[in-house]
Amino acid sequence: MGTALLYDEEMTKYKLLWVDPACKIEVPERLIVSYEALVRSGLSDRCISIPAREASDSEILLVHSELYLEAVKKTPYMTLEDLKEFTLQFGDVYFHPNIYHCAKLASGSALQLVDSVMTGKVRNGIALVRPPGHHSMHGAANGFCVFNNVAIAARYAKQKYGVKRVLIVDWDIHHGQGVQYCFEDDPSVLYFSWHRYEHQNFWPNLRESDYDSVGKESGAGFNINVPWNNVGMENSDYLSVFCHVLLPVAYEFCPDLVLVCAGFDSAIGDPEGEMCATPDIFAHLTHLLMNLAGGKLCAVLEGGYNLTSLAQSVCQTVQTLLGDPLPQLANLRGPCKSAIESLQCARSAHRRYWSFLKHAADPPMTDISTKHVKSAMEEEEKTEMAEEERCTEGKVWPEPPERLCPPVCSASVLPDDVACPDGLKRLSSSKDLEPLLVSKLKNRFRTAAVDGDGVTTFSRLYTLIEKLVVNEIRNGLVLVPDVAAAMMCVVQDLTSDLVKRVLVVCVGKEKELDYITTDGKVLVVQISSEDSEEQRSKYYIPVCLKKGCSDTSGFIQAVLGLLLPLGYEYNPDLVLLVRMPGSGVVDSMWQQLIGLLQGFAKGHTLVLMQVNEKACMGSTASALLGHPAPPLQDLQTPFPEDGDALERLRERLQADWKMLQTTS
Ligand SMILES: CC(O)(O)NCCCCNCCCN
Ligand SMILES: [Zn+2]
Repeated sequence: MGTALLYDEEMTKYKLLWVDPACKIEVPERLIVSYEALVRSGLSDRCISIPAREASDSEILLVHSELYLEAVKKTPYMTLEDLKEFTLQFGDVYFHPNIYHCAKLASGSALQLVDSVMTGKVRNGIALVRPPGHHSMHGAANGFCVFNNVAIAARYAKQKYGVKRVLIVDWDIHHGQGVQYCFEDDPSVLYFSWHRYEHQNFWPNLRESDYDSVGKESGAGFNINVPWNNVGMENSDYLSVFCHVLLPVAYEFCPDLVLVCAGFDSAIGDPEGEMCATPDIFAHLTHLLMNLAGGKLCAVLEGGYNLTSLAQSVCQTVQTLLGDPLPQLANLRGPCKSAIESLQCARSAHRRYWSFLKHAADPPMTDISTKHVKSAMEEEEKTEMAEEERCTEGKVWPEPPERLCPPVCSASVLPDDVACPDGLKRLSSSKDLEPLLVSKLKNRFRTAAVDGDGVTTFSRLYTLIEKLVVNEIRNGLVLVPDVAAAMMCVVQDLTSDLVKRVLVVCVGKEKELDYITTDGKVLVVQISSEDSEEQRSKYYIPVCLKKGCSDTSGFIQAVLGLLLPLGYEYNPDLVLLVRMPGSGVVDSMWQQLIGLLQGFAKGHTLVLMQVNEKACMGSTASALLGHPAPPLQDLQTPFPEDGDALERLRERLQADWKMLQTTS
């Protein structure tokens, strides 16, 4: 299934007609450069173009009052003076004779997108719209927004398709207070927003934008605010919040639909955000949401005022929606102190509502909420981040790297008598192994594992790896007689200098994992039921699940809160996913793991499985081909020991691995 793209140039046909410094950044060019970048890059041709439409009155009334709608209806007939007058009653927004029409098209586009996804016409999609929506409220326009496009879409999805749970992720750099007000008492809509806050000193300066606004009444726990109290936040800060706050809750919430308030003013260069995250971060933020709700994801444009980073960020988002390989994110050095404080506050505020956050630490000593007056230390810290360090318009950043699709997506190396799963390309060619390597293989394993066809298997395995690292093939599945032996070979014989780092993810109880480099060329994360003895090195991290890999709750927690942050920091060139026989990992979890691991190494994942486990080749192939993983249904409360052990493991490792930090 494809990716929908909604765009109508009519929505470029309104603009600010008078002088207002607060509104001058919201210009038609925002939409034009975004769409043109998609056209120029060839991405628009790969999308399924869906026409915009006007939202009807009843659809707009899902969120807004009749009084407000009737008032806005009058604006097309207003004189310039009337428009100015009318605008004065709202904050940081402007009206125009054509903005009502455009606002209906913006909301209608979001609804068209929901229809396309919910009817299965497409898997996911993006609506390039203006005016944006997330600040507008029941009876008021605000922050360049007239109708709350995403809030209307959420209500529409529930009403028309009986969607039970909607996740709204708002990565715009402003707090979508309009969305928060809409759903704060509604447990069927989980609203997550991060936003520049600076202890309530940043627009819209609301006390209720802080982390302690967790929702009300039955909606308590279903509103998550992560305030950024400093500017200059980077990729590490964003990924940490996804791994340690949003994703655990999102997986536990198990939404039927994901809506994204896709504002790109959180990207580097934006005059509003003054952040430093690069456009390719949105490739990963999108990817990390794409295995929720069976891949049903609707992104709706909100803000984004630097025309360069906006266009790049939109392209990064669309390319991921289309399933292209992800760019590697280099040198993630962990969240900054301020981000850790915000992270810790949000986690502790929600630990009573979400079992996946149950073991979150207490809030930091330095209470960062607005009550807290800026201390001399903070003032000093702010001057530390001198003007020039801050990310302003003048900031430059590298073009996002090209994300080339390999000619072959998924290859397989299988015994001749095993049928190749649909969609996979069987690799039969293999270069002859040097005799030296053959003899090494033979005398390393006296077992039959490396008899005649065993050598063939290994030579094909090495061939496959070579094709992965030169991006001829994206990922692969290999069936071997003995996975432990095969893993040793791959890890030890990886001579290719194209592979500087290999992330080995071992699922299931270990046999002998005696081969662990300490030079950092290999990072092994082992998830099993074995009560691991003391962790052997920075590069061998055993995660113990009391009830073993069949405990999906514990497993997904370990993946989100440990494996993902580690993987991002380690930044491997190859991922080796080893399924030990008898691991008991649940199929949907296995597919989720493969899906999430695609975020590393440009998707170069090599799955090693034992021949006698060929029954799960189909689901492995499906995940390797990029099909969304099935949702993890009715997750049990994680085993307390496991949750607690994971927290302690993170605390122990965070000295070596900065991305594991969740406490200041
Ligand atoms: C959709 C959105 O979230 O990007 N709207 C942002 C509104 C910002 C209002 N304040 C502007 C002050 C100018 N420096
Ligand atoms: Zn914004």
